[in-house]
Amino acid sequence: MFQVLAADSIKEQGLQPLLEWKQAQVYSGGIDSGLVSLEKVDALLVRSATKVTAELLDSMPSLKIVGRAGVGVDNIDITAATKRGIVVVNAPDGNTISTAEHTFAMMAALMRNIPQAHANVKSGQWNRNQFIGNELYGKMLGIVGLGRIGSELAKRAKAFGMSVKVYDPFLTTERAEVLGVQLSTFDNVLQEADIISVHTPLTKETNGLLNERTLSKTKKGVYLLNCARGGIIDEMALAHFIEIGHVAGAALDVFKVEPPGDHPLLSLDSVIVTPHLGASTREAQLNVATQVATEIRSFFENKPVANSINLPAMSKDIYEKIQPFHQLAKQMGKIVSECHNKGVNELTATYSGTAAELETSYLTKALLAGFFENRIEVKVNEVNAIHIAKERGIMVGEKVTGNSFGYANTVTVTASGDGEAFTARGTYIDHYGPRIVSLDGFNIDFHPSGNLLYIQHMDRPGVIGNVGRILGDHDVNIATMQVGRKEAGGEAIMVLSFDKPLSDEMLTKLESLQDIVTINTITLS
Ligand SMILES: NC(=O)c1ccc[n+]([C@@H]2O[C@H](COP(=O)([O-])OP(=O)(O)OC[C@H]3O[C@@H](n4cnc5c(N)ncnc54)[C@H](O)[C@@H]3O)[C@@H](O)[C@H]2O)c1
Ligand SMILES: O=C(O)[C@H](O)COP(=O)(O)O
Repeated sequence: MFQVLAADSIKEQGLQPLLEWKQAQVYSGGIDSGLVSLEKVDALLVRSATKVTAELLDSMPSLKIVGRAGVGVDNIDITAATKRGIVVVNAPDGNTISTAEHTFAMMAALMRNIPQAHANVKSGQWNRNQFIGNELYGKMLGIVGLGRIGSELAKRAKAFGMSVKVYDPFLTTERAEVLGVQLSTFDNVLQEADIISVHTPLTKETNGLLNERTLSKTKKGVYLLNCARGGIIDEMALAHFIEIGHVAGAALDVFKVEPPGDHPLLSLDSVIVTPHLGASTREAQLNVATQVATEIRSFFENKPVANSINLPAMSKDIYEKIQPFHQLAKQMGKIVSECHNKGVNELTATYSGTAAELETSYLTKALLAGFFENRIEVKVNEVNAIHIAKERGIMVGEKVTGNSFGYANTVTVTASGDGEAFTARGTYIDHYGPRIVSLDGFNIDFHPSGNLLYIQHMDRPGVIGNVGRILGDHDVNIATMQVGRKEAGGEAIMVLSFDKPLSDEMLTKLESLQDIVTINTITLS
């Protein structure tokens, strides 16, 4: 049973995909609620309030997935999660409309002094002349960052007769044309806009994007909005530009530190604020909670997740095509690791045929996960595989070849180190399954599953018989047996499979047989 902790008051109705699933036990409560031991939690759902730090992740050894019921993942230490092999998913579009509407509402409220006028009337006054506002109609809105929310805001602004200028270095002119907005330089937006609204993520490039220097380029009397992330507009610079009368007012839903406490901006009459409410609608909360709950359930059911931050996203179609090769690659990683039980500093995966047409980087990560499984303590998966390989000084290479060795596809893995190398090749045959067709240069053909024994021996009469006799004497049933050799009388290999693992005693007896070089056990699922 998977233990799921849904923190930050995530809407319970949206958790339905997990609540109705018999394999999940869902607890709704904060990290410190004590409802479930953090050590046992398999999945954690958060909004922006819970800070998912490296320390918190360290206190949750069973954690496999973090779901952010919203867009911004700046409250989650993605690097630490990735290192630990924890998948992070978000709900990127469930709150777009709500946040665009909130931004629009803030813009209208700012231009018409609605919060100030409201407070005035509630305090028993009726100062109509104090609250003369400005129309939105005919004004130019400058949007910085035209992603999901920026685009929705642009549509609404145009419907109100505003003109829209956009700065977004990653937006193509074609996309701007489709959206009916004018793409411009940052300086041009600063110089011409009557109102500027920021809708970028908070990155090292956008942190303080509107600062003393850039604010000085804006029109006198400009209005500013930030319903994206605190810090995109430098708060001290904004306060200064309002105090000197250059900026006419600002609407802020977000702050660098939340809650902002005793902040200079809060004492300015022309600054209107909300407590990070952009996504706080019934609709958005239902959307984002349902999206992440569905993703978490898919993850535990081994189905593709669509919105992972640290795993490649995959459609159902692609997932169905890649799944057999994913399993094959993982098994091959394990086979190579066990057969070549030595130090490795380079791993190369070569794909051909139909395997080469797939997302091979995903297959290589699966291969690494299999390779490391019995080598290191840390749980390795597709999320942290590359990181772990780098950390362990293993160079990972990926190639594509036109040579399929007569098969429709092949996955070939070569592990090398200390002047030695080992190569395994596998294929996936439709309606038949995975096969390993070559090990260390020996042609062979076996199904990679169950309890396997890889025996290197000399090709001498009686070796195979002796192995069979010892196993028979101990009542061990051989399920399958494959042999391969390069030339008569030279080196040879055997791959045997059993219904259950062999005991250490059995292995010692087999190892002591004449002409046996090495024996390695491989356990595959
Ligand atoms: N207030 C809230 O409650 C709330 C709710 C949802 C989202 N958000 C925040 O709103 C912001 C936008 O969300 P979104 O879903 O539209 O994201 P998005 O990824 O769809 O859009 C972001 C846009 O910013 C652009 N961008 C990136 N770097 C830029 C730069 N240096 N200069 C200019 N443009 C740049 C990108 O090209 C992209 O088009 C995010 O910060 C998100 O966390 C806030
Ligand atoms: O990034 C987001 O989705 C918003 O900032 C919403 O945050 P919240 O889920 O804490 O309201």
